[in-house]
Amino acid sequence: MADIAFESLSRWYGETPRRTVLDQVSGTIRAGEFAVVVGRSGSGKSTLLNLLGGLESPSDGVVRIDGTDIARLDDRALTTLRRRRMGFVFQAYNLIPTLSVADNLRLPLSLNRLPEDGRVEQWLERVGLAGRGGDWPDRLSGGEQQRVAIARALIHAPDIILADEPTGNLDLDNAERIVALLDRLCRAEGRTLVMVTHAQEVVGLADQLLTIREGRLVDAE
Ligand SMILES: Nc1ncnc2c1ncn2[C@@H]1O[C@H](COP(=O)(O)OP(=O)(O)OP(=O)(O)O)[C@@H](O)[C@H]1O
Repeated sequence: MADIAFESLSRWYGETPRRTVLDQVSGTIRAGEFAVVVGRSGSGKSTLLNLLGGLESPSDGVVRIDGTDIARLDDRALTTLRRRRMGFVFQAYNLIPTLSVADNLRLPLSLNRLPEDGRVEQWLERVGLAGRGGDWPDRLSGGEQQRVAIARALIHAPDIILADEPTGNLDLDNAERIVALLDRLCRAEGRTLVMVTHAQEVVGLADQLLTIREGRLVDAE
């Protein structure tokens, strides 16, 4: 279970002129909550997700996980926090091309010294890819790769799931399967879920809607 709080979070690039892509954004996402981030392309959604996950450092402001300012953690503690307690689904999937699908899924388990206990097959089945563990990532369709990436993000049972358009490449059936899976993990198991999405039907499931416009959080219309 994990709470995420962010206070006056800003991210900018360059010096003169400075380009601000996230501008003093604040909020709280409670343990077990399902938050959806929406906004136009380029509005700063992925940047917010990267900051919440400690993948990027804020130019200003604070991210707290269970009350701890993650900027105060040393590299090792931050890596451990991310590896054990967070699961990321990236827009670009980031599967390792030299590892089979099953070995991609084994990676978070071995990094966290967790036993396999049939989890690889179980997760392949959960994302609709039973029996495909021996395949290579580059032989999979975009939607299949996306589902492997989702299984890899969830297999080590993280408290916090940060997902950047996890259904962007899926047909309706598979998108529904993945959203139902994420929703269940959040509701039944108390995982905190932050999802960037354009899918209107997912927005309806959210406990909290974070609408970003040109780097600022705005009230939903
Ligand atoms: N390393 C960087 N250097 C300069 N600008 C950057 C960098 N990374 C992101 N940006 C800019 O920050 C802005 C916000 O990007 P971000 O990826 O957060 O948008 P987004 O809302 O997730 O967009 P999309 O829906 O298209 O994925 C964009 O204009 C982008 O060009």
